[in-house]
Amino acid sequence: MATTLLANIEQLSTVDAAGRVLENAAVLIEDDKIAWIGPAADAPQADAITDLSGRSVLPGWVDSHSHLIFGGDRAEEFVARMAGQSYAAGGIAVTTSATRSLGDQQLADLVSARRAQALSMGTTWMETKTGYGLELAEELRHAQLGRPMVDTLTFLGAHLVPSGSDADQYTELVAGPMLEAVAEHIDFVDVFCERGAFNEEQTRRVLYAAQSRGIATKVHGNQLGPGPGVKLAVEFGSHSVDHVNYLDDSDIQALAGSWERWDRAGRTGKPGTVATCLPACDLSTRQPLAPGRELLDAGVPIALASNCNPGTSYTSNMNFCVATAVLQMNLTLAEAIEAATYGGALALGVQDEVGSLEVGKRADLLVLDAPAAAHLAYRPGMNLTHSVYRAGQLVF
Ligand SMILES: N=CN[C@@H](CCC(=O)O)C(=O)O
Ligand SMILES: [Zn+2]
Repeated sequence: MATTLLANIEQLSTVDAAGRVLENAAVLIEDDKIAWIGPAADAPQADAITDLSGRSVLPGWVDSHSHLIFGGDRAEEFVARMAGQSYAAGGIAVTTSATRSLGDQQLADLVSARRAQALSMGTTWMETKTGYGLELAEELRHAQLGRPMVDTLTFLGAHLVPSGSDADQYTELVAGPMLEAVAEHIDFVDVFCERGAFNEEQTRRVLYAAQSRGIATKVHGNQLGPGPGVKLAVEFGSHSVDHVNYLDDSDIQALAGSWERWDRAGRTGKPGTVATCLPACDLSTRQPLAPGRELLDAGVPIALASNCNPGTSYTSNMNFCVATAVLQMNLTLAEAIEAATYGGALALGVQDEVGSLEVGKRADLLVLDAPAAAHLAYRPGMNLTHSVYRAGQLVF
């Protein structure tokens, strides 16, 4: 058993149930886990000591929503959007063609580089999705290739109906043979429930197929307009509904109701459906920012995620998402950090493993080159990553 003491921490954001922020703290890492947290003056002996020289420390980011398995880019579409065109789901097909043309090694190299880049910015747990394959063999290729590269893998065969296909027939393919083929590789099934993608009945069909196999679910919902996505996610007990830009009171109430029996501090009850906000995507698509403030005020846990993808959000920078949530969504710094760590972990069902700095959890830490976490929003866009630990290892 090897122990390392991270010493001389000016500010430590634990993101524990009490939201404790410690000043002049230290953390003891034993192998891949956190073994002790407390005042620097009480720190135990360790095999090695790393002096963090008055920097601040927080849990590594848990990015619960990304689409890293793609080829090409859509810069032209982005430029047209900035000139006034609106985003439509159909752009996904452009990426599907560019991705199909890549060999396995080329595609794997791209995904691996994207994962490494996110890690270098503090993302120690990352989810990604298939969804640019849209035919059985290609979705399976993406699932097999993505599996070892990320911590959580989601099957999004229901991302877009391929041109020339009948929507109901394609939905049957996704819910049947495609899901059968990818099932052993995935943790979640997701559906893009939106006008131009999958309607309520088709979404229900895919969620039901996942549920019947005991596979957890997510929904892309209420991104481009009001719709049934949020309520379907709650009805099916999905871990999260993501985007959530267009919500009415009944959507927020449905989400809040799903958390009634959850008590984090008391360690009782079952989590409900997390509302995942994707501020980088909202800016890039010029959608209204998701109502994170209203959701929190209604008692709905939220996650912040990058949604890194070539169409709507070509960034995996979680510092940027946190800064935007503070500056433009009216979250406090502590709320934004919690949403980008513990909130993401809840959205992925891994909250007992990662997402906060507590004894026994995986030692995933982000060390900021700043004395306080407030610098994330106070100095937006600055490179504040000093170092990153994942499972107790210094990885950046
Ligand atoms: N909204 C659906 N899927 C992605 C965008 C995919 C694309 O346009 O390539 C998203 O989460 O924003
Ligand atoms: Zn997405």
